[in-house]
Amino acid sequence: MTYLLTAAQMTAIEQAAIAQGAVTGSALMLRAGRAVVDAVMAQWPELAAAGGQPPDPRDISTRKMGRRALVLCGAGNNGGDGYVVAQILHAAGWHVDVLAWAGRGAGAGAGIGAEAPDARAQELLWRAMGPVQPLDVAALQRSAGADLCVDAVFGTGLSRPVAGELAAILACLAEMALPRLVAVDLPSGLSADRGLALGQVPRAALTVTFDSPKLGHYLAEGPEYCGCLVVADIGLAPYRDAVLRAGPVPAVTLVDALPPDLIRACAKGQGHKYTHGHALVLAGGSGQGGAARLAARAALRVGAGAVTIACPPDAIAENAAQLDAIMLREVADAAALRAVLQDKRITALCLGPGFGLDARAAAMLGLALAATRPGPAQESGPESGPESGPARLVLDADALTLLARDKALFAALHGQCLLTPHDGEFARLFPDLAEAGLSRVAAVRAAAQRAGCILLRKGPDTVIADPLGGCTLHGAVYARRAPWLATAGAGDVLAGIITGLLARGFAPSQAAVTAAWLHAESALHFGPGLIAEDLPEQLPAIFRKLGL
Ligand SMILES: NC(=O)C1=CN([C@@H]2O[C@H](COP(=O)(O)OP(=O)(O)OC[C@H]3O[C@@H](n4cnc5c(N)ncnc54)[C@H](O)[C@@H]3O)[C@@H](O)[C@H]2O)[C@@H](O)CC1
Ligand SMILES: [K+]
Repeated sequence: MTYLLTAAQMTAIEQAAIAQGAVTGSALMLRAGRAVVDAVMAQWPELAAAGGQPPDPRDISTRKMGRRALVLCGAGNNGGDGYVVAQILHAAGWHVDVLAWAGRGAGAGAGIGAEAPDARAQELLWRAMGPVQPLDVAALQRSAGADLCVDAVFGTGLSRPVAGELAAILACLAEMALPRLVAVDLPSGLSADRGLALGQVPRAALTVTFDSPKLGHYLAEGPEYCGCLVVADIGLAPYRDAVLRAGPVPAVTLVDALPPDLIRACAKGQGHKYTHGHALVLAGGSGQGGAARLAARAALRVGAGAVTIACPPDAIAENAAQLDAIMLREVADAAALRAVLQDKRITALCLGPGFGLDARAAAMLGLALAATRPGPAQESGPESGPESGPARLVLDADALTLLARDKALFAALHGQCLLTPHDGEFARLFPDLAEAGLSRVAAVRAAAQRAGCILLRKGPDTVIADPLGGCTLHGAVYARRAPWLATAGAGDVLAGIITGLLARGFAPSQAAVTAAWLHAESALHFGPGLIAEDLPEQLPAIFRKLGL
């Protein structure tokens, strides 16, 4: 399992290892610096051929002989990692220029840049090999042309927006657009917890982080600035789980691969069609049926035993002309829906795609919420499977707008529901949380708690949270970058996949995680030119690839 850590969690893990006498901060810094150099050489093997004897960095005549590195060090431990990198490259025969931000000691004349003790120790070791020049815009501009630039100005310790001369330095570095810029831990200026640029952030070609990725590598703008992301093991794994278990909220996990238990759950056992659940997708009026049909097709492809579209009388002809395996039923209003839901074989509902926003739609949403509310004896909670409880309810698109408009409808949400807002819908539903300056993770957690059900906030950084704080992130970024997913109807397909999995008996959190992964996987499998109709059609091949 991959965790996405906050800066505080990372520090706590490091402190736990140090407190147990397993390692020193200095040793961790050496491992971190070594990991950066190893990742650089793996990324750009041509640089590994530099070799040769360590040159005298004070001797300008040696500069043209080998590879040149420019190392930019901040005053904290991120800078300390930079000094370690400088030493290793120097020992490997590189000419290394070190520019250091002097922190509080700036202008003091002593020329000592680092404030953190371990970083300062590494700075002094470097000083036995070469000089440290003050980091300023002019020095940075003079140093253009190095084979490699190491950004070790800020890592997880960045605590506020970058201002003043440092902001100018980072802006200058960003403008230089160096082709081989490696960020130590994080591109400087990127917030570790939120993935937001706290100033102008230099875009790295490679970011090397330690132990586990941080939230900022996956959230918001983070991936844009990190380039390739390498996560280096620095020996902290044995301390990680205990620290995270002791935390006030569960750590966020990354869904980069579908976990084995969910792959197994995707397999179909023996049985007749209703053994695998019956999904009911509620559609809107004539001419509005496309979104519901996309959702229904996805629910069927993901393995629901039966899928029915329920639509008003005026949309029957349109839907009938377009459906074969998917069944069709006329449902004029809330009373008709009540009658349909007497059928206990219906195990999941999808309500929202193309549904409409009129009084009929609101009444049907109210009915669906009431009809799926578990009685006290059936209260199963969002983590459990369906057993014989009431149907699960996926609320998407228009249903979310209706919920945002009507407090009574929102108050009727319960643990059988699953909400799938995109950013705009999220802001309509939870305006205070969207504007509170919270991280995406904190906002979705708070929203799930308020709604009392699982909430999946869609995007390249899809965050799924349950009311108890459990949280997973699916990033359609890095190797799973899927820009073609930004296409009309893709969200309807996601709602349909979730509905199909719920109909099959997946617990809501499992359905959300599995669907987010299958959805992106479908886009990756199809590739360029993808439109929403293509997404469900990729599922058979993906299931085969998973060994089902
Ligand atoms: N936590 C760990 O387990 C490890 C951490 N290591 C390194 O240590 C780093 C964290 O070190 P630190 O906590 O010292 O933090 P940083 O080195 O990231 O930054 C801290 C320094 O930046 C200053 N600062 C913060 N925000 C600023 C702003 N907006 N403008 C100007 N100055 C600002 C602080 O006053 C402090 O001097 C990691 O990113 C990583 O590179 C590694 O050495 C290995 C292990
Ligand atoms: K950095």
